[in-house]
Formats: sequence, C-alpha cells, structure tokens
Amino acid sequence: MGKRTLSELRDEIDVLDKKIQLLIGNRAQLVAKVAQVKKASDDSSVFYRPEREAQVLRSIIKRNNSLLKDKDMAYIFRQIMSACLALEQPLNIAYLGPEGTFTQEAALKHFGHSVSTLDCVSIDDIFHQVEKGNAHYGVVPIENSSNGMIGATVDMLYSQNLKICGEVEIAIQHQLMSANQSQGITVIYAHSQALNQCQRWLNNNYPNTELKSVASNALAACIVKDEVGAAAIASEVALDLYGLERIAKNIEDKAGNVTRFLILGKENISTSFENISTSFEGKTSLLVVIKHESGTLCDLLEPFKQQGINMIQLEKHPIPGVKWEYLFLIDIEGHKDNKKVKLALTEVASRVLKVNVLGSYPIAVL
Ligand SMILES: O=C(O)C(=O)C[C@]1(C(=O)O)C=C[C@@H](O)C=C1
Repeated sequence: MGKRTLSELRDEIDVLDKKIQLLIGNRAQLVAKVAQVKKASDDSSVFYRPEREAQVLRSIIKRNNSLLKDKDMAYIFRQIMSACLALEQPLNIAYLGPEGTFTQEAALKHFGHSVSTLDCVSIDDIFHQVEKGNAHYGVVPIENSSNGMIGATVDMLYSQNLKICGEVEIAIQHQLMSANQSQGITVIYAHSQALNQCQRWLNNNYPNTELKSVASNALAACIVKDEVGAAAIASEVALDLYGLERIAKNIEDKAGNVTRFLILGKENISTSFENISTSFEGKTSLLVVIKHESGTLCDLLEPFKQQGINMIQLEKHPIPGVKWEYLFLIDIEGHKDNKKVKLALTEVASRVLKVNVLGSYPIAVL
C-alpha cells in the first residue's frame, strides 16, 4: 500500500473522532449515574472528588505511550473530567482577581475550563467567599520556590476553618509590559511577590524607577493599560488579555520559578478508597502550636519518627497578633485516616498546645 493522501488521512481522523466523541458521550452517561449514586449517599452534596481525579490523571500518565506529551494527554483528560463534573454540579471557584492572575491559571489548571470563576480582591477575600458559600472552592498561593511561604495564606489557615482538599503547581514566568513601549518607564506596578521574584533584574535594568506594589499582577496590567509611562510585571495571559506590549520576557531572577497553590473547601475530602494506606498518594497538612519550652519541638516530631511517617515540610510562622510566638505548618505523607498517621496525630495532640488538621489531599499530579 502506498502513502495515504491528505484526504485519506483526514477521513481516518474523522472515523476516529467519531469513535472518541461516542466514547466521551458514554463516559458522560456513566458520570451522570455516578451523580445519582452520590445523591443517594451520606455526603450527598459533595460531587467533586479530588482523590479520584488525581488517580485518573496518574493512570493516564502512566499508560501514555503515545506521541503526545504526558502533560498534554493529562490536559485533555482534565478537560473531559471538568465537563463531566459540571454535569454533576456546576462549580464556582474563588481566585485572586482580576482576570489574568497566576491564581486564575492555577484554578483552571486544577479544575479545567468547565467551571465558573469568582474574582476576589485579596487572599482574605477568597477565604471569606468560600466560607460564606459564594464559591464552592477557593485557590490560594501557599509557597513560591524562590520566595518561600505566602504569609497571608498561613495567617488565614490559622484563623479560618476551611479544609485543604488539593494542591496545584504553576511555573511562574514574569513579563514586563506597558501600553506603549515608546514612552519612557517612570513607574512599575506589580504584586509584592513579583517584585521580590524579579528584584535583581529590576535593580540591573530599572535601578531608578519607582516600584509600586498592588494587590495582584493582573491588576497591575489593568492599571497600566491607561497610564502613560507605566509598566507592569504580570503573566503572559495578562499580556494578551489586556492588549499590552511586551518590554522584556521572563524577567524572574531564578529559573524554575514555581508557585504551589492550595485548593480550599468546606469539607474534608472523601476517603472513598478501600485501602487508604496503599492507594492514597497524598499528604496531610497540620498547624501546630507548641509550648515555648526546652525540648517541645523534639516532642512534636518524635511521634512521626516512631510511626515511620515521612515529613515533607516544616515551616515556622508568626502567630497572627502574638509577638514572638510561632506556629508550625507541617506536611506529612499519608492520609489522616491511615492507621499510623492516626496514631501519630493522637500522640502529637497530647504533647502540644494546639493541633489543627487542615486536610489530607492528593499530591499535585502535574
Ligand atoms: O468518580 C467520580 O466520583 C466522578 O464523579 C467522576 C469524575 C470523572 O469524570 O472521572 C468526575 C468528577 C469527580 O471529581 C471525579 C471523577
């Protein structure tokens, strides 16, 4: 058989597309049945199941031996699951606005594009909107690979009762942009995080320019749309969205600049797997306050060692409103209902002033 012509190849693609479409339709029908099962169950209002979504995406990546990259294959299935979940329950996701922030990018990467989004003015506002029930879930930054923890988020985790039900990572590349490149730049707007992440570049390239910190990078882009002589540091998405011109590309000081975001909700995520210890590729986050006495930090850590539990993270953070007193944000491997984790947590609780289990959730898949 000779080489197939363009139209023959397209005919074959049409046949495959028809099959794929039919299969996606069949999948949607199954998900509609899943919704019925959930409605009849105890936690009838919880349709979003991050642990199952993570399992689906991990399997997709594991068996991907196609020409497509893992991340692209996973993206396609992420969108299919997003559309399927919207059949069960249309979700509204709170993020740091306006449109074009990295937080919005994180929200869409995690939930897919079949959700609606609610733009919030601050990290505190995201917590409040979820708390009030105006959004089903919220997305907040927790940690940047160059700058460390996001204090405003830790403060709110301490003072609010929301649960962590997922995490997502986004590569952060900053663009310098303005409405009109021919004008000299007298002021640069950005979120304080972006100013920190680009500090060296700004010192080298704009040593005498005024730097103004605003609530988000997308807001900075929005402001400079109408301000002569002003530039903004924001994302590629914001550059396109607000019709600005790029002055400089990827100005972050450190390559591989990544921000980790948390997904917040009102409920603990379901533990629908029969054997949590073997099938849950996840972690548990805790906030702990210990006595200001010799040996108390060792006492806190010992139960994890005794149970052979790996600690992923241990961060010290000032307790909001209490001078020179600190809380610890701890991430450990495993689900809070796993036998060993449970034993360790009970022991920890007996040794510290306060322990708040923020949630157990799947480790970011991509
Ligand atoms: O398995 C479920 O619980 C579903 O609702 C199905 C499904 C999917 O499309 O695979 C959809 C939404 C959930 O968040 C998880 C998975």
